[in-house]
Amino acid sequence: MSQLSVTKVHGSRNDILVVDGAPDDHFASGEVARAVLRLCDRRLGLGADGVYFLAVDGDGTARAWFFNPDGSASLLCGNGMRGAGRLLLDRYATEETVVHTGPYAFTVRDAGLSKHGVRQVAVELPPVDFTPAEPIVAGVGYPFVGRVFPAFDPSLAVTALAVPNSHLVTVIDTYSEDALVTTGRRVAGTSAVFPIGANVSFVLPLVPSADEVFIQTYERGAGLTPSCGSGVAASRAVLSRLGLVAPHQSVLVRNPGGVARSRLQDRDGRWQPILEGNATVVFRAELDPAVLLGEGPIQYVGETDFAEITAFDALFKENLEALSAAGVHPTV
Ligand SMILES: N[C@@H](CCC[C@H](N)C(=O)O)C(=O)O
Repeated sequence: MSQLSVTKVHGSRNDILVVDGAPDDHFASGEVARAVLRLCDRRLGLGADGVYFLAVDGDGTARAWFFNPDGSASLLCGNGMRGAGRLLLDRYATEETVVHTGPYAFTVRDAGLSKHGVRQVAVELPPVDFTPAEPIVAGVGYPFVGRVFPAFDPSLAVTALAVPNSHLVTVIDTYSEDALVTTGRRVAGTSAVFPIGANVSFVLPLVPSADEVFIQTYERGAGLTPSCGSGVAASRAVLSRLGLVAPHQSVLVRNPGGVARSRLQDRDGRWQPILEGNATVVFRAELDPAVLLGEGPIQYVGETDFAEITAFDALFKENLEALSAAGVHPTV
């Protein structure tokens, strides 16, 4: 086995480890989940909310495989795609690249620097799907939009959609982190009703026009994270599906971990979300993949990018102040 090159990136403080190469370049198929668990371990490992394996192709595009910190696979991590895409843009010194996962293509574009000097990228997702082939809620008809569904919560209207990973989105008028955690755990623990699991997002409009919102997601396979990029895209689509915001309108999204923007563009009559936000490099490390299959602490040689971390701090603080002024006090 060759050394593992890992770059820790974050999108709105959703920490993702991007590993050079395909999973089977480094691990036997039965070993991948164990390696991911160990990499994401915040005490013994490198610490993250997920792992993207990224294999570059000769033509400047790449293939990617995402794993949650519990070792389960998903079709997308929106924030991780920001980071992985940014690494590709840098590697090829280009302004646009395409990353494939299974049958899906994600176009990543350079979006310059924020006023804080934080690197931004925009990810174009596949069109959203309100009638997913794999049911997110079992035994119901699709589209499943704005429905009060007791197995989810007896008092909240919920919408199911794939972007292409599975999401359940609720627009609320008062935010309660406890209620989100309870609902997220209920979904995770009720596989007879939610057979493939789902990321659960609560969306709180911060202005009457709903083009500035707070979103918090209880992620499948990860729990509460500072931000979920695919949750942002899914929530953005739900805001338009419920008629609250016009599709082309850019919505400012405040997550506990930072800010992003999202809008919907038309693709053959379907909505294609654009997710734009920071893609920050935290550190680069090299390690022996064999240590990931053992028990002890993980040794690695690494280099931290303090300039990028510091630039993001200013943006982060400004966002927390805005949330606090709006009466939202997230704990992650
Ligand atoms: N953090 C992510 C979502 C990661 C995958 C998700 N938990 C799932 O299982 O679908 C994001 O930024 O989208």
